[in-house]
Amino acid sequence: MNKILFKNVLAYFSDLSSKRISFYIDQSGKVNFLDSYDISSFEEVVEGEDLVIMPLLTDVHTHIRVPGQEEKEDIVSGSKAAARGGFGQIFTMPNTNPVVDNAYLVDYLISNINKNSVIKIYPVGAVSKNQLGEELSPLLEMKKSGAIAFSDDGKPISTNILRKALIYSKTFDGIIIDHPEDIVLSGNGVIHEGKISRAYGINSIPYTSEEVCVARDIALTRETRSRLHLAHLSTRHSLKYIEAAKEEGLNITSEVTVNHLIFNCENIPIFDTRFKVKPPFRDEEDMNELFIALKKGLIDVVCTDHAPHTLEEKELDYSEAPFGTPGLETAFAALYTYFVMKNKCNLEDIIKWMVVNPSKIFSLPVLELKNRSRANFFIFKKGKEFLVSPEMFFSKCKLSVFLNKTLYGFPLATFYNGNLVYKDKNFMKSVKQEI
Ligand SMILES: O=C1C[C@@H](C(=O)O)NC(=O)N1
Repeated sequence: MNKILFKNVLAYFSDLSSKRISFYIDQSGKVNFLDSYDISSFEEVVEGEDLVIMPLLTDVHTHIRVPGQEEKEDIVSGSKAAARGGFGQIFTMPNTNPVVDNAYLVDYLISNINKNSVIKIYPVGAVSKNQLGEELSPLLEMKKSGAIAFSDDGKPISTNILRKALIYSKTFDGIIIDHPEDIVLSGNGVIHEGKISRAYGINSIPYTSEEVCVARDIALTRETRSRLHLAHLSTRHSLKYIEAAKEEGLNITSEVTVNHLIFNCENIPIFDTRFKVKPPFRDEEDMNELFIALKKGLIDVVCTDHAPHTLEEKELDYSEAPFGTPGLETAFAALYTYFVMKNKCNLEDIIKWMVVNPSKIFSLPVLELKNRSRANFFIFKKGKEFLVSPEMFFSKCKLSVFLNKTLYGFPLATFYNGNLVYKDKNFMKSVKQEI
């Protein structure tokens, strides 16, 4: 790689400080802070008052679909999508084919990741064998092979197995992630139960489908004194339980997706399968309350729940199409556009929700700009707008909920471990992307 000078850019750090600095990246990918410089000694100079350097984001909820569903996403496409979105580390969920429910498959996944990923991907192991909710998977063996946490995501963990998993995982400091949904209450529902479902007579998913599961999960966490992370909260009712649990001192953390902070059942096109997700988009009040809960620290993490499917599947009738939508590429840009630019939060908040808190909860490294270390950061330009189009996506699934919308804050370049893993074609024109 050429020597690249970043001149007087605004850099944000994980201690939530920010300052204007100049640095260069040398041929070995290492960052060198500078007090003074001679521009002529660099092959590329990046400068601009409006350029911002951010720590790499962490996504604790992604579906990379390996093994077995590589037509939806594989390690190359998924990791490039993550790099394009400013992520340096992501978790991949085990609801694959076969389900990642043993150490052999975790090993397989990690060797595939080591060969093909441009960023760090951590496998999440299934809590129950084949995600059937009947028999506990070998959690400790999977952890020894590199599973970062355990979940039956896509489905809730059955009550008996969750109780066993909480008791067992405590012995080796494992973390259980539950997808809170009572599948009997969800039934064959496809959207939120409310005004729209009633007006159109569409099978729907009530609030209680999530709420009763959140209450159950908290009760089991209290009994076992273990740790639990709740995935993709969608209703304001769940928040009351979480607030009480946190006040009680239980070790419960939770996440909300970027999309559930922006969309609700009334601001999305009806029967557009890009917006068919589980949990469904709820009411405007839920959407607003989720954001308030995040700001108050009741919800800890913002994730994508990047859930790619094939075009053929998403073109099925609304009732038949699978739940899920991609989100890695657009997550930061959407948060920046809808919240930072509207002064509802700032970049420090995003760093808390997508860098600091995921690292604390799951004991992950923080990947950020550090003098004399390999480059880990992404850079974006304030005020630069992008019209979201399918060509912008590295994910195999290009059916973004943001297609044809204008977003700001898209990364222009992402460096992971000293490598340039994403670069906009018009940025740093003399630098070649090697990965
Ligand atoms: O929980 C989930 C699972 C995911 C998937 O497609 O795997 N899609 C969703 O919308 N929600």
